[in-house]
Amino acid sequence: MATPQNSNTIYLTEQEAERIRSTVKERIRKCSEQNGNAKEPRDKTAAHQQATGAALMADMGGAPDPDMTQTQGKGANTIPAIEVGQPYPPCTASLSELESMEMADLRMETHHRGRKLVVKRESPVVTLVARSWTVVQGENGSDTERLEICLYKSRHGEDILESAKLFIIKEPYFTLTDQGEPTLRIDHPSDLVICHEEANKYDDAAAAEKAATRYKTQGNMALKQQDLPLAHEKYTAGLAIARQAIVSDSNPDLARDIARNRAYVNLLLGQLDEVKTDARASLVGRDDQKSKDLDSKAYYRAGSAAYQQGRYQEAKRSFQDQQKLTPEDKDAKIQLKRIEARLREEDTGSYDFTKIRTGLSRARPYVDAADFIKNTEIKSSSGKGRGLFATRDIAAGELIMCEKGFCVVWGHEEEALTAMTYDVRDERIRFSPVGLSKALVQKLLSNPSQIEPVMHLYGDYTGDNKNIFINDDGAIVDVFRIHDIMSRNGYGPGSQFGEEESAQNASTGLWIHAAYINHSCVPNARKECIGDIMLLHATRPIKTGDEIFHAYDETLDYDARQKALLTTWGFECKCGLCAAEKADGKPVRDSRMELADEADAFVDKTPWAGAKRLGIRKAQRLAKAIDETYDQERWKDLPRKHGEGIRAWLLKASPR
Ligand SMILES: C[S@@+](CC[C@H](N)C(=O)[O-])C[C@H]1O[C@@H](n2cnc3c(N)ncnc32)[C@H](O)[C@@H]1O
Repeated sequence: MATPQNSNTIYLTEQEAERIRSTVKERIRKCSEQNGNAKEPRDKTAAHQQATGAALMADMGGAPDPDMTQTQGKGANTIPAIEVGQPYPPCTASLSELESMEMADLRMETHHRGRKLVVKRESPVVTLVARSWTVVQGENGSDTERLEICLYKSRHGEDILESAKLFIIKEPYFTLTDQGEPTLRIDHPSDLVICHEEANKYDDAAAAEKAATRYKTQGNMALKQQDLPLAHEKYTAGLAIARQAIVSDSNPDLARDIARNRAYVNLLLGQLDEVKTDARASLVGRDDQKSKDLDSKAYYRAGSAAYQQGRYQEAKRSFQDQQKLTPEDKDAKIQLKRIEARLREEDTGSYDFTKIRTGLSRARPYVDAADFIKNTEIKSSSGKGRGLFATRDIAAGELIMCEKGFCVVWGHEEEALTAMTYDVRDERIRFSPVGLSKALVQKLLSNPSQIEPVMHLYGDYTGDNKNIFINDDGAIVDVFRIHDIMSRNGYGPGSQFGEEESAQNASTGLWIHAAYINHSCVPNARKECIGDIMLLHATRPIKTGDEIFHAYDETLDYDARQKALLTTWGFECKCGLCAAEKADGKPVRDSRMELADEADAFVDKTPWAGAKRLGIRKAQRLAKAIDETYDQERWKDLPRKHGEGIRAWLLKASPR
C-alpha cells in the first residue's frame, strides 16, 4: 500500500483500515457461527420494499454504498474496499448434470455443490459501485431471498441482474453480507445462468420458421439501434429454432442468415471465438453470385476475428478465401496487406516506432502490431518457477521481444477502477486494479479459447486444478484465480498521454508472454511501453540460454526493496546484489543509505557548473565514504548504485 510520506499517493487512515478489517472479521465470525443453519423464511413484502427503496436511492445517486471508504492524501476520495474472501472454485458442471434444489433447502455459509436453484427476480436491481443486488423468489414463488453479484456485475455494459427476470444459480453459495444479512452470493459470473428466451420445441414447420424469422427481424432491429446484447439474444433465440430439423430440413438458409448476422454482432462485442464458429456455420457454399457474396462476408468476419486474436496465418486463410469468392472486393486486399506487415513483424521484430508513436492518442491508445517473441522461450528457472530465456545471443541495446497487451485499462478510461482489497488470507489491505480484473474476466468470458494461457500464469491460488474452462453452458472463469494472477503479473505501462497518474487512476495491463520474466536487482533487460505494446530491450549482452530478468522494483534501499518484493510478489530476492547487501548487515546498509541520501541532497542543491573547490572536496569525501562501505571482495562485479549520483556530479564538475 502507498505510504503517506509520498505526496502523490493516497492512503487509508489506521482507523479506516481497522474498520475494514473488523467488519470483515465480524462477518467471518458470524458466518462460521451460523454455518449449516437452515435458511430463515423472509418477509416477502418487506424485502421487496427494501430493495425498491434502495434501488430508487441508488438511481438518484444517494444510496449509501457500504463498500465505499474514505482515503487520505493527495487526490483523496472515496474508493471501494472489497474483501477478497476465502477463494472457492466456480461450478464446472453443466446445468444438465446438476440436481434442482428448493430455496427453502438453503443452508447458511454453504456452497451447495452438485445443485442448481432457479430464481425469478422480483424487485428492481440496486446497483452499487462494486456489487448489484436484488430480491428473488424460488421457482414455485413460496420463498424469497436476497441475491447479490459481486464486482463482476455487468457484461457489455449491461447489469447482469437487470438483463433478465429468470436465472439459474449453479451450486448456490448462501452466506451473509458485511452487514450480517443473509444473501445468495455470486462471485463467479459463470455460476449465474441467464435464462432469456425459451427455445420451444415446434411440431409445425411453418410456425417454427415464422418464430425464427421474427427473432431474426428483432435482432436486426436491435442491431440498428446499437443494442448489441439484445441483438445477440434475439439472434441466439432465432438460431435455436432455425437449427431444429423441422426448419433446417426445408430452409437451411434461415439458420445460416441468422448465424452470419450474429457473427457481425459478435465481432462488435469482441466475442471472437463465436464470430468464427458463426461465420463457419453460415457458409452457403453455392456457386451463384448472391451466395458467393454472402460467404465472402462470412470469411471477412472470420478473418477480422482471427486478426484481432493475433492469429495472422488463420486470418490470412480467411481473407484469401474471401478473395477467391469476390476477387473485386478491395477489403480482402487491404486486409491481406496488413497481415503481411504483421507477419514480417512477427518474424523480424522490425517495427516503425516513429509511425506507431505518432498514431497514438488518448482516444486511440492501442497499437496495430504483431508480437515478436521468437528470441525467447519459457523454461523452468531454479527457485523461481518458470522464467523467460534467450534462444539466441542478443546484443546490449537490442530488442529482445515486443508484445501487444492482452488486456489494458488506461487510467483515463471509464473502466479504470481501483479498490482497496482486504485479503483475508494474509490480512493485508492493498490497492488493487480491480478495473483491470473486471475487463480481463469479461474478455475471457467472451473468448473461452484464451482462458487457458491466462490461467497458466503464476498465482498463489490455483483453483481446484480441474482446469475446465468451458462446458455446454459456456466459458468458466475462476475470478479468485484471476485476482491472484493479476496481483502477481499485472504491469503498469505508466502515463502515456500526459496525465499524472496516482495509485487511484493508474493504467494497468497484462502482457502474457512478458509475465514470465522474473525479477533481478541486477537485470539484463528493461521494459518500456508504447501505447499497449511492451518492448523489452537488452541492457547488457545476453547469451543463448541465459535467463532474461528485469527489475520489478528499483528502490535503492535494500530493506524497503525486499519488503516491496515480498508484499507485492511474495518472494525474497536472492540475486547477487541482494546477497551482498544481506551479508553486509543492517548497520552498514543503514550508514550507506544515510550517505547516499546526503549525497543526493548535495547533488540536488549544488549545481556542478562553476562548482567551488570546497564543494568538489565535499563531494569527493562523500563518494569516498560511500565507496568504503562496500566490501571490495563481496562487491566485486556488482553495481555500486549508492554512489552513482555523486560520481556523475564529480565527473561533470571536475572532469579530470
Ligand atoms: C510475473 S511472475 C514471473 C513468472 C513466474 N516465475 C512463473 O513461474 O510464472 C512473478 C512471480 O515469479 C516469482 N519470481 C519472480 N522473480 C523471482 C525471484 N527473483 N526469485 C524468486 N521468485 C521470483 C514470484 O513468485 C513472483 O510472484
